[in-house]
Amino acid sequence: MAVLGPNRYGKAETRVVRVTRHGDAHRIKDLTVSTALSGDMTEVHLSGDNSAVLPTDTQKNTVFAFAKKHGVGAIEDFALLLARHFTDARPAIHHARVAIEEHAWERNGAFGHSFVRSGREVRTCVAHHDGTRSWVVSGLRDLVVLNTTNSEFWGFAKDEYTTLPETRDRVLATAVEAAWRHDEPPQDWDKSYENARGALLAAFADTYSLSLQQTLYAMGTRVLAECPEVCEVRLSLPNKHHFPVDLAPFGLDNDGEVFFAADRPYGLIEGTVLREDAPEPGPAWE
Ligand SMILES: O=c1[nH]c(=O)c2[nH]c(=O)[nH]c2[nH]1
Repeated sequence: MAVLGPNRYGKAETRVVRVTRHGDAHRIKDLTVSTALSGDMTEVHLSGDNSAVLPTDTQKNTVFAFAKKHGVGAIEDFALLLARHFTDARPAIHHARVAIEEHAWERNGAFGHSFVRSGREVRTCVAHHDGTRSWVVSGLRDLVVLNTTNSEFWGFAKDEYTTLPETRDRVLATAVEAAWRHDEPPQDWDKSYENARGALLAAFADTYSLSLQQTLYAMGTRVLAECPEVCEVRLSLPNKHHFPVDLAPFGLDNDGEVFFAADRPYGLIEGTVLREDAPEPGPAWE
């Protein structure tokens, strides 16, 4: 006999842009919001009784209505507002998960109404609420960084398939995907975000790297050192290989100046750095 296992449902990737007008000086918040609700959903799966189902269309509408009614500040605050609304409004909903990605825009010149999509990373968050407690993970993706030196990779294990030459000087590049969990919600999510981002960037730049794994640990450790409210950092770092091009056929010395930037395959280095006494994560990472 089959039984229904864990399930959730919601509207994925609602794209919402909220404009705030202060005279001629406008501001924009550009978000992708995904909601997922769970609770007493057995009957909808087993008998088709939809009475407990708040439609995904309604969830999408709520995102737009809340953007208008409450405005959009830090994405974590907006995610928590929505998660609490869905769990508080309907007894059949026991748990809400709201994930938000924020796409950055910059002013286009001195115009108050004109914007240019920024080359900055995407800021992310996931908020959970179960009717009583909340969990928030903040993060980012596509923070692309590159060091032209201070990176070596040698002394690695070798077998009959190893062809990689050891190197004492290489380009190290990655597109950082990071997420960090707070044991205490910060007073100011935006400030906490900038601190964590700054720590990731500083550690990438000033770590003399013997491997991307070592850099990953240094980056995670730096976030914990700079952000007391953070207890766990998860990092996913694609090794964006830059291979020196052999210019000898053209009678030229490369001298560490010309690289082939391969896009795939890429090494993928992933890891978690956490405080020894980090509390249990609950559903934070789900
Ligand atoms: O920093 C690195 N870590 C690895 O595990 C690895 N493997 C590889 O081929 N190049 C690298 N670089």
